[in-house]
Amino acid sequence: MLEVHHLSCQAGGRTLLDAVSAQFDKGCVTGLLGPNGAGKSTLLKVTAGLVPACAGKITLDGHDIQSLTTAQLARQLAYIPQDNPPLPAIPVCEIISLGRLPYGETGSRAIKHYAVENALKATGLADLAQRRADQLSGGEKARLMLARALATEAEIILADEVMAALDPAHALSVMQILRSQAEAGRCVVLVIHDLLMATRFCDNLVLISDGKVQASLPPADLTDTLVQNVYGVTTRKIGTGLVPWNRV
Ligand SMILES: Nc1ncnc2c1ncn2[C@@H]1O[C@H](COP(=O)(O)OP(=O)(O)OP(=O)(O)O)[C@@H](O)[C@H]1O
Repeated sequence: MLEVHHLSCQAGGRTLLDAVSAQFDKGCVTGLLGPNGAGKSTLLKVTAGLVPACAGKITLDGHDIQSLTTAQLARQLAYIPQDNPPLPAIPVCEIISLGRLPYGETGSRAIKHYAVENALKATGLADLAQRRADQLSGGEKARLMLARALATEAEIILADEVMAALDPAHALSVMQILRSQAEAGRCVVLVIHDLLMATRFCDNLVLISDGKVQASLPPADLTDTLVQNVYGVTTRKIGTGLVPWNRV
């Protein structure tokens, strides 16, 4: 289990996270919801060790992750950033094989690793394996970043708005991939703005605004009132999910 305990983060004289505590269970997809600027990406970056916290700690199965070396952490935790970094003019399969670096696997050995082949297939990129990464579309790049994360076989996947650039079919298939990772026992934490996808497919939701956790609950317990308080919008129900309907 991944837990953050009273995490605080400040930058530029502002408080970005204010004593945030949350639990992210293995075997579950947790959706991080909240308005723009709420602190969701900051929480993922601090959890991934990319941005320092000014207070609090992060534990994995009860152990402070600061006790892990960088390589150990990279084998335990895969982070997918919100903004795709500029990609070099090298084949897609080589980018995915970078997911094997934490194990010291490089070159053709890494490219031939079953985890790289599985990641190519799972993300629907097998046909693009030899395509130059810098020539991919936005949605293809997003799937490439997911594939690189899958190639690490990390127990924890932190994904920041991976579905933002995806068409509906690919968004659904990425959600299925993340769900199957959770069903394989992994811990998936997903920043997501799509309320319907979040309420349909996540096991737990953590609502954040103003750098604070406002609620942590299963999607079935998410009420219209709570969504109004956090986003300032009313909702309608579609099946088991909620969709934003009108501004309050
Ligand atoms: N390095 C920084 N220095 C100062 N302020 C920052 C810094 N990084 C982020 N912020 C601010 O912290 C707040 C939280 O940012 P964050 O990226 O975590 O929000 P978010 O919830 O992921 O938003 P979005 O949904 O728009 O992606 C924002 O107001 C942002 O402008």
